[in-house]
Amino acid sequence: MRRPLVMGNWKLNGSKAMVADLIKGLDAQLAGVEGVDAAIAPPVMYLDLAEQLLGKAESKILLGSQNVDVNASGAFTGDISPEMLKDFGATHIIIGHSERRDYHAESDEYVAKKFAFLKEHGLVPVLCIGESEAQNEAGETVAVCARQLDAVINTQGVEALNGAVIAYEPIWAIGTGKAATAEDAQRIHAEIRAHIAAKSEEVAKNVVIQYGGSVKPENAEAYFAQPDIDGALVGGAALNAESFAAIAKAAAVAKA
Ligand SMILES: O=C(CO)COP(=O)(O)O
Repeated sequence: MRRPLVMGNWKLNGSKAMVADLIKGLDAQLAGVEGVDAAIAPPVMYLDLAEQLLGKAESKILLGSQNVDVNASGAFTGDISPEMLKDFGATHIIIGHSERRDYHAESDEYVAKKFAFLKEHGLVPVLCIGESEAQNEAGETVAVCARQLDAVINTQGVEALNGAVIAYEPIWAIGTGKAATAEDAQRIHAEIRAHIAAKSEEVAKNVVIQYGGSVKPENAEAYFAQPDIDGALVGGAALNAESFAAIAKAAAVAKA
C-alpha cells in the first residue's frame, strides 16, 4: 500500500518567529497521528532553525525544501546543492513547481536534471506537474502531464520514479480557491498512473501521487477518498498548524 504524504509548501513566507510557532503548533497537533507522513518545506533560510526545532521536539515531521540547483559545488553564485539540503536534514525536495517553471523559466529538461541530481544524492524528488488554465480548456491536461513526466522517464527510465513523489498541481487551482473537484483530480491521477503503468505496472502501483491546488480542511477528505490520490501538496493552508494538521489527519483516516 502507498503511504499517504501530506506536505506543506510554505513558499516565500516566514520569519524565525513564525517558523518556531508553526513547528510548535504542528508538533502538538500531529502528536499521535499515525498512518500518514507529514512534511514541511520552509524557505531554505529557515532549514537550520527547522531542523533544530524538530530535533528538539523529537518530531515525526519530515523536513523538505522548495528547490535545488543542479551543481554540486563551485562557482555557482546563489545556488543550493543537494548535499547542503541533506546537511540540514531535508529529505523531500520539491522540484518543477509551476511558480519556478513560470517565474524562473525552468524547462522540463532542467527539472528532469534536478530530478536525477536529487536521486543521485539519495533525496526524494517531489516532482510537480500540471496544466495551465488555457491548456485545461484546450483539453491538453493529460498530454501536458505526460510530457512533463516523460522528461524524466525518457532520460532516466521509469524506475527513476521508484521512491519519488509526483504532485499533480493544476496551475489554475493554485492559490485561487478554485480547487479541482475530487472526481476531476481522480481522473487525471488515474491517467498519470496509467501513463506510468504503460512502462511499468510495478512502478505505477507504488508511486505516490499528491494533489495540490487550494487543498483545505474542508475539501481534503473528498480528495483522499479517491483511490489514486495519495496525499496533498498544500500551500496556503500549510501556514496554519490547525488547518495543515486537519488535512494530514484526513489523509490518515481516509487511507487507514
Ligand atoms: O502550490 C501549491 C503547493 O505547492 C498549492 O498552493 P495552495 O494550496 O495555496 O493553492
